[in-house]
Amino acid sequence: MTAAPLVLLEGIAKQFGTGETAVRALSDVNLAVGPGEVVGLKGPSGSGKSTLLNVIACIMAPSAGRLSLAGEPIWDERYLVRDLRRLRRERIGFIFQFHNLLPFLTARDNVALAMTLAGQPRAQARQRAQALLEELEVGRRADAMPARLSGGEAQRVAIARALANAPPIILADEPTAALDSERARVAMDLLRRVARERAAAVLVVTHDEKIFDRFDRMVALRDGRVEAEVLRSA
Ligand SMILES: Nc1ncnc2c1ncn2[C@@H]1O[C@H](COP(=O)(O)OP(=O)(O)OP(=O)(O)O)[C@@H](O)[C@H]1O
Repeated sequence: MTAAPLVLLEGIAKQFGTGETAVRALSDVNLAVGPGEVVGLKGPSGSGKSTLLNVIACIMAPSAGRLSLAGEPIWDERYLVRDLRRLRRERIGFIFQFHNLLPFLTARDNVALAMTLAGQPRAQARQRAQALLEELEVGRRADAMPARLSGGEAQRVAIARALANAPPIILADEPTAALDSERARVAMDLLRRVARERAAAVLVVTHDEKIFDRFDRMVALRDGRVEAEVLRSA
């Protein structure tokens, strides 16, 4: 990787609890993800994948190590950034396993809400939400409520929402779990395109072997440690 990493973890550890019942969920994790890179994170249940994603998303504080996002030091024994909510809103797009769209808002308003929460005027947010939905080829479903969307459509709307504030870092937790293999590949290709076009860093937790060939690199976790990294040609 030549460009400066957007996600940089150095010696990251995370421990839950203390004493005899302590669980070391992450130990000495070093990881760098650069602009345009799509990295997969795999490992057995309990190996620390979700914990790692939560640490990067600044949802969970590490116990040790250093974390930088988009070149800015974020954690070094303590958070170095005052407004973590703002940091999450501006730097990180999070895509959940089952899309987590708000059921009482249309597809368009689900996407627009992320922008109005970040301070954009409502009319402008709705306009941009529509444009994003078009870009993800689900624009004609903009007025639909989430319950009326197919699994693939809902996941596209969730991707649009994650992109709403043009974050440099996109994190996804099992984003293809609810999709059949064809739709899973389409969703991954979309994330690859987004990473390339926006020079974003994309990190995806997945068990889904059908999409392993869609990553530039797979990182394997075991017992909270990076067990192996497999390099692929992009
Ligand atoms: N809030 C918590 N309190 C205590 N232990 C926790 C907590 N969250 C996770 N753990 C423990 O940390 C370890 C790593 O969990 P984590 O959820 O990160 O694994 P995972 O690889 O995402 O698993 P899965 O594939 O099942 O989702 C496990 O031993 C888990 O039991």
